[in-house]
Amino acid sequence: MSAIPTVTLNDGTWFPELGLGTYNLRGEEGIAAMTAAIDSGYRLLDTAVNYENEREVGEAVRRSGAGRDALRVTSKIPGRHHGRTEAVDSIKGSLDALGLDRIDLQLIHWPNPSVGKYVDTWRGMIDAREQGLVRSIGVSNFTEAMITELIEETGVVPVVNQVELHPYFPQGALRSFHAMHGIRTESWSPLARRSELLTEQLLTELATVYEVTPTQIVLRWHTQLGSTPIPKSADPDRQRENADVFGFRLTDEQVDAISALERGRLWDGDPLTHEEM
Ligand SMILES: NC(=O)C1=CN([C@@H]2O[C@H](COP(=O)(O)OP(=O)(O)OC[C@H]3O[C@@H](n4cnc5c(N)ncnc54)[C@H](OP(=O)(O)O)[C@@H]3O)[C@@H](O)[C@H]2O)C=CC1
Ligand SMILES: O=C(O)C(=O)[C@@H](O)[C@H](O)C(=O)CO
Repeated sequence: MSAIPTVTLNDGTWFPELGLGTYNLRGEEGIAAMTAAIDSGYRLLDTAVNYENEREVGEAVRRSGAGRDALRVTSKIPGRHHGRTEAVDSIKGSLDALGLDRIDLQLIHWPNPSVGKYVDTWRGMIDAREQGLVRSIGVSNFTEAMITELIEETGVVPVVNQVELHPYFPQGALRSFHAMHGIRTESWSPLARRSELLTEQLLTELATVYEVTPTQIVLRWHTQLGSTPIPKSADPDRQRENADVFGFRLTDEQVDAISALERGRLWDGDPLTHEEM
């Protein structure tokens, strides 16, 4: 497997074109899964306070042979920690749990619009960046209007917006908005949580053409859209399969055909109405 390529974010830092989701990877088994991923070439680990596995992520970073500076660790501020000072305290809590002295990319996990504190939370993230607690700051599950509000209120553009994105929900309009502002798109549930997506005829046919798996076709589609997918797998073989997607290239027509599988969100994760604390 060749190395996972990187891109440069709008604050000048590097960011992998593909990473590892860690939702539900916990305990010794979780640490072993994450360490295996790093040892096979993953350089981006995606966690959150609400995954209750920051300790395991930090342990995997320490146990792996990659070295801290070769890795990018993302964490996320939960809804119950929204607010300017609360955000800084939340990040300090994450650093304690991770056992690390900085977080590479900090995100606001969900905007929780009815609470009305995401702009204050963003100000706290800017404070944390100035204090050197985090290197880069971004958001997750933010709409175009919410990001515009952050930029107008603070002048600081998020480096990343991590959103639901897979062939059933390709997020065309939001991706265009990100591109206009130099925001990197990051895809959560990039495999649609292994739903019936992976047996779609188009994907199995393309897999035959390129002599890869349907999963690899989907992940290559993400990277060609200019989004960083973070597939979760606990299994080292599937982790290697998921990261080994840079040795072939889909045509533009094939990318468009996969995007045409669009049918909607996996569950009711609309950030205008879905809120998580
Ligand atoms: N910001 C947000 O609000 C959200 C962020 N996320 C992040 O995104 C990450 C990924 O999303 P997630 O919801 O986990 O879903 P994914 O789309 O990554 O799917 C994960 C599922 O696919 C299976 N799988 C992985 N690789 C393969 C393969 N090659 N062949 C067959 N099955 C495979 C996994 O099983 P197995 O482990 O057995 O391989 C698991 O059941 C999360 O872990 C989390 O970090 C997720 C949801 C919301
Ligand atoms: O995985 C995440 O980051 C989430 O936000 C999850 O809680 C997600 O919302 C979910 O799995 C809900 O079923």
